[in-house]
Formats: sequence, C-alpha cells, structure tokens
Amino acid sequence: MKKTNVIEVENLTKMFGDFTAVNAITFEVKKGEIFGFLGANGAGKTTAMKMLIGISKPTSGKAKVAGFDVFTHAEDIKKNIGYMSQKFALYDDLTVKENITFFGGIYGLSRPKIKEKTIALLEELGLQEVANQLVGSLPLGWKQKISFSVSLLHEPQIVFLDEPTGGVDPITRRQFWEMIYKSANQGTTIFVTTHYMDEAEYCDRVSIMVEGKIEALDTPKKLKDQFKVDSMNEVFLKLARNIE
Ligand SMILES: Nc1ncnc2c1ncn2[C@@H]1O[C@H](COP(=O)(O)OP(=O)(O)OP(=O)(O)O)[C@@H](O)[C@H]1O
Repeated sequence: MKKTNVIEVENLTKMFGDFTAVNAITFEVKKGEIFGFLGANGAGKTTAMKMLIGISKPTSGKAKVAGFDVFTHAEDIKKNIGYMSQKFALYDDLTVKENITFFGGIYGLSRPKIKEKTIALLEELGLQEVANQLVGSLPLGWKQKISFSVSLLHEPQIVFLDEPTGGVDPITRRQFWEMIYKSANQGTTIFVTTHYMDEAEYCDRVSIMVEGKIEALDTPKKLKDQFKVDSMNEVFLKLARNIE
C-alpha cells in the first residue's frame, strides 16, 4: 500500500533581503515517517521549519503540510501539528500537571479530555510522583520527555522537533528516541532536527542541508553507501568538506 505524503515541498525559498537562507528545497515526507533534517549551524534548518509550521511566509515555491498550503492555510497547519524545541518548551514556574492543563487548553481540548490525557501521560512517563512539582525543579531530560508528550496532546498528524535532545545524556536521549519510535508506529509523522549524528542513524530518511540547499537526501544506509563511509558523521563531514 502506498503511504500518503503529509509534507510536500517544492522549490521552497526564503530570502532575507538579498540573502537566500533557504534555496529552492524540494522533498516530501510520508505518514509515520521519521524524517531527519540535518545541517551545520546556519544552514537554514530553522528558517525552513518556520515556513513549514506556518509562522514564516516563504518568498517563493510551494509547500503543503498536513494537506494545507503554507501560503493560504497557515492557521489550519498550526492546529494539525505539534512543535517542540529547546527554546519553546514548558513553563518552569508551573507544575507538571499545570503545564499539561495549560497546553491542553491552548490546543482546544475539553476539560474531561485534559484530565484523561493527564492521567495517561503521567502514567506512561512514570511521573505520577512529580505531578505536583514545579517543572523548573526537574532534570532537563525529564522536561524534554514531558515537553514531547505535551506536543502530542492534541494528537497532531505531524510533530516538529527542533533539536529536542540538545544537552542531555546519551541514555536519556536513547529513551527519548524510544518515545519517538512509539509515536511514529502509531502513525504520527516525526520531523526532527539534530546535531547528534548517532540520532541521524535512527531516522527513516535524512536530508542534509548545506548553505540553504538540500545536498543529500536518502535513508542512512543509502547515504553511507553513496559516500562509501560507515557512519552518518562521515557522510556529514564529507558533504561539508565538498562545499568548502
Ligand atoms: N530574520 C532573519 N533575518 C536575516 N537573516 C536571518 C534571519 N533568520 C535567519 N537568518 C539567517 O539565515 C541563515 C540560516 O539560519 P537558520 O537559523 O535557519 O539556520 P539553522 O540551520 O537553523 O542553524 P542552527 O543550527 O544554528 O539553528 C543564517 O545565516 C541566519 O543568520
């Protein structure tokens, strides 16, 4: 059975004055896919992601996310996606429970639904004991797991993760990826940026951006074959060197 595309991007471009931050990128992402969006600092990942989540208007090109056009239906996109980044996360001065209730409300969930989701989420994460603690008092890894779960509260079709595991230890990162796999298996599409090359290996497909352009896009295995190397880290280094 052919899987449907939930993201379709064609020649998408963003210019700031006469500087081209995202230069005619083209790709699609399928339902339930874990799509890694890689690139060095300043390559244009965040700018591209902002266009896809409907908060920045492209200069030119086309893009549909969750079936909606980024030019004309940005508000519909926002209702159908989840978003998590280190910069946009939970409120440190609210408890875990209060954060869930607050974001559940923002996502338009009913009171009974929020209650049901809160119980399920705390149980799944094994965090019942800290439900009434301030988020600010928890370790970073826990915050990120809660933040990821919160971004899924409204059961979005796609979740965008901007360096979700930055700064946490390898074991916690591994646990975070188990959560990602579980969501993808349930049909949620994962669009994720990361600087950790071991995480690139966990993705179904990976795109690598260099100076605004997508220079490589395939499964980790095919990329390693193509560049005749053993790791995604080497693929990444080879690409960066070729451009310099
Ligand atoms: N609002 C803006 N005005 C002008 N230039 C911008 C603006 N936003 C981003 N840029 C530039 O566009 C380029 C791409 O930035 P972007 O933040 O998308 O990169 P990135 O790949 O997400 O990098 P990082 O991994 O550091 O977050 C950079 O050169 C940046 O300085």
